[in-house]
Amino acid sequence: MKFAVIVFPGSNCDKDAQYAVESLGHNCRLLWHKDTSLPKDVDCIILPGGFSYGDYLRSGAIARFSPIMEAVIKFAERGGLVIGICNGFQILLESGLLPGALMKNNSTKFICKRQKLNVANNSTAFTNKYKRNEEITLPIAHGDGNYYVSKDEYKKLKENNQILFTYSDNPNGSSFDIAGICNDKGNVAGMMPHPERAIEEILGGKDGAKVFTSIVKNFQGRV
Ligand SMILES: NC(=O)CC[C@H](N)C(=O)O
Repeated sequence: MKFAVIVFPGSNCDKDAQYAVESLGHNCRLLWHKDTSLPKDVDCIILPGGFSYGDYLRSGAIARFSPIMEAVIKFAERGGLVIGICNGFQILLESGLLPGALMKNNSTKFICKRQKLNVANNSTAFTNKYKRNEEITLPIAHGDGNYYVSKDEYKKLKENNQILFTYSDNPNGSSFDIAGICNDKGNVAGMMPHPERAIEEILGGKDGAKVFTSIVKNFQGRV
């Protein structure tokens, strides 16, 4: 299976995401945000964490207009697998590929710590290797991680099983404790915690590896 990570000016988890995928035995290219097309043989796109364009205006609001995003949106509309991690999640929301918005943490402080989460849905392309309701720990590192959805939008997310992860003890004020979601078709996901920073014991735990092995399992089931 072939992955690609998009590098924006200010991305800082691009190499971590590439390392995570490669260390699990898969091919992963880095693509520059100014490219206007994707290589034909890419199976999954990762939008990495970081501070694209210095988080100016709003996190992800400028990166959303990077030339490559048009190709990413088309890829997603054709059913291609896309996952946005932290700043990548912010970019997907700004692009309209996922519902809701990410606002400043309710403490107004940047939070960097290990965070307990619950796997709310383990039958998706991104979570199928986890157990249902499994409690996992992943690092979080964000200033704008306070996910907002309206009550009506939440009802839709719930009914369509689009909530992937929830926080055990909500660190940032996110609506309904939501830490990660997918779109209604199930091929685009976004999450604030960093699975790519938790793939080996030496990193403090490997609960994040299953996000990537889930993607591979789902892909192998499709081909
Ligand atoms: N780790 C990250 O991706 C940081 C995300 C984002 N720029 C924020 O601080 O909210």
